[in-house]
Amino acid sequence: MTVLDRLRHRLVVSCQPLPEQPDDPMRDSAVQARVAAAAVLGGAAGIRANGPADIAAIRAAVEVPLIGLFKHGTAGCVITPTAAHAEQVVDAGADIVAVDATDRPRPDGRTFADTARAVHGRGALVLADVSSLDEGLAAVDAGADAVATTLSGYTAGPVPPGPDLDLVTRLAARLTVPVLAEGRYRTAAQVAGAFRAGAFAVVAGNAVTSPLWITRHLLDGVARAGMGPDTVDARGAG
Ligand SMILES: CC(=O)N[C@H](C=O)[C@@H](O)[C@H](O)[C@H](O)COP(=O)(O)O
Repeated sequence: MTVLDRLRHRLVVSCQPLPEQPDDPMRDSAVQARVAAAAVLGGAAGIRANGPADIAAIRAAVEVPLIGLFKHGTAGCVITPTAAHAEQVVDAGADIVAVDATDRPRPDGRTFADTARAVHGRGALVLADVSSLDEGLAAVDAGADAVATTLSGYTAGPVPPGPDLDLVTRLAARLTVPVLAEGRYRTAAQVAGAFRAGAFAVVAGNAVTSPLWITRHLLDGVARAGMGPDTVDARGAG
């Protein structure tokens, strides 16, 4: 069975500390390796991880297919923006390299196709992270082995609360390569919805792997329900 076949109709768990939280205590490769091992025990068929150190630690801890990326910078084309970043991801042990395939400029002025060639040259596969149908179609022409909806909602304007199931549907209708649903999958209903929309696999991140994000999300929901600490105090409850 190929690496991609092993992900068919399965859940991939993205093990990454929160990028906007430099002091996230989960920012530790040994911790991420444990989180990945727990996710695999829970049924994840693959792991997605950022940076050579985390990728190497996770590679040593689990045997499932590993999607690696290398985030560089904080704005624009961040996910594995150059061939040099991609080569480090493969060398750290990733089977598949996730690469930004939006049309935003890359720090070295080269193209997605250049990175795809470098990844294939090292014997790994390329997952194109896109935000639109057109980017997905262009990425496949440029050599992508699979396409993920990872960047939908992150290239302009406010980030929407839920996943982009419509983009999954449109990509799956047009592409013959696997389409991975990724980005803000938080519930079983959303994951099931992505499979129904034609997803080959679904990637879930913070809702599984980040106690910091899960705690904030839970408390935001309590506040939205009008029962945050201030409201409860004002009611004189408890
Ligand atoms: C936009 C971007 O840079 N996404 C990144 C891609 O690798 C990660 O920061 C996310 O954790 C991952 O996509 C899954 O995240 P969630 O399931 O929590 O949305």
